Amino acid sequence: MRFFKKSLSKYSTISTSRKISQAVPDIRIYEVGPRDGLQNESKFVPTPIKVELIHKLSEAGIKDIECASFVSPKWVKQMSDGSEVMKTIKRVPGVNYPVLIPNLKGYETAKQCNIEEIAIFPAGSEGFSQKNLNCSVEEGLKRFKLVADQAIKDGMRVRGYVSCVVGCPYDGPINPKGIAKITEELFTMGCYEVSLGDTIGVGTAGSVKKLMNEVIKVTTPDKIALHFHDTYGQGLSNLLAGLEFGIKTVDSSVSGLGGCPYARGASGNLATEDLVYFLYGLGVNTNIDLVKLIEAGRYISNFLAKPTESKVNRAIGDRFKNHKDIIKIASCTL
Ligand SMILES: CC(C)(COP(=O)([O-])OP(=O)([O-])OC[C@H]1O[C@@H](n2cnc3c(N)ncnc32)[C@H](O)[C@@H]1OP(=O)([O-])[O-])[C@@H](O)C(=O)NCCC(=O)NCCSC(=O)C[C@@](C)(O)CC(=O)[O-]
Repeated sequence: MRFFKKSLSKYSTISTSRKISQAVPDIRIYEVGPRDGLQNESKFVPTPIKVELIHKLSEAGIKDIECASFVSPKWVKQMSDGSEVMKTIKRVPGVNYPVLIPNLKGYETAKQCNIEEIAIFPAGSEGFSQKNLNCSVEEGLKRFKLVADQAIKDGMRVRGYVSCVVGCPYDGPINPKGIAKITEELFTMGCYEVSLGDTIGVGTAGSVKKLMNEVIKVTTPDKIALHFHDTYGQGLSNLLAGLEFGIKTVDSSVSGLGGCPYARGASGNLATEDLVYFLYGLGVNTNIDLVKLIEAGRYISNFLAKPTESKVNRAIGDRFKNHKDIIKIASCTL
């Protein structure tokens, strides 16, 4: 209880559901469902479904939606319609629609699609770099520097990812010092933020603390985002460990979709519905409408004909039609 009160005062300036409608969110949620969420799906999701999912996410109030990747279609066929997706979506002012870019070829294609932000994604381990990018970590960093240089010259924002920050399906446990070094290199390239990805979801609050202790030697916590896959059910406790360091941005995927075709054991991301409920419970503002978010999760899960991975989505069911009523449960005021 003491910890909970400390958390509230530390992460948020608000503490009641009445105040939650205020404008500025305390934690920025970076939604990866349309990209990380769908890239591992074996059944091809048609472009109009991807576009509708993106629209539903922005209607729910999400301001950062990673929409597509411009990787080789030979490697990830699911993402082969990135150009169509980006050319079709109706952009809402104030919403950021970044895309994932592996090399200059992908960048040149993306550039034709009215892109303002890209994400580059070196691996934190040699084994995963070879499997995911077909090159060493060092070679990957050189390629991504070329992409970042060009994008910055073109006036774009560049976000960096480091994947397998805790464990790698090929190399095992990962030394946090190496992750801090790659993070530093990404900032040197001009990234405005670096997202640390626990790609296979093996992290725990303990390993996240060790990682953060190294990473904050090279940057400040407000420039770090955390990206948890929830394979072992540790996503929210890992996040709490990150919030203790002053993290302000969290990646998540609606309905808990997600995974990487080149990381054995990578399951879905932390579900956005669970994250939003958790944050409202802490009194942290997100400005996201949970009813609409749950609807977006159902929309894509129904299309994929699979149950949602979000526990909040399952628990809420059809019982509540009003966002404020769900917030009351999260805040224990029902
Ligand atoms: C990097 C490469 C391309 C190297 O792959 P490669 O096979 O070494 O590349 P290449 O240059 O030899 O090209 C092979 C073929 O692909 C084409 N090609 C090459 N590039 C592109 C492109 N951009 N767009 C379209 N086509 C492309 C190229 O033109 C050629 O076509 P061909 O001449 O044989 O007809 C490949 O390994 C690749 O695409 N990898 C990406 C795999 C991927 O998307 N994985 C999932 C990302 S998720 C992740 O990494 C983790 C993250 C970020 O989510 C964080 C977390 O969860 O923790």
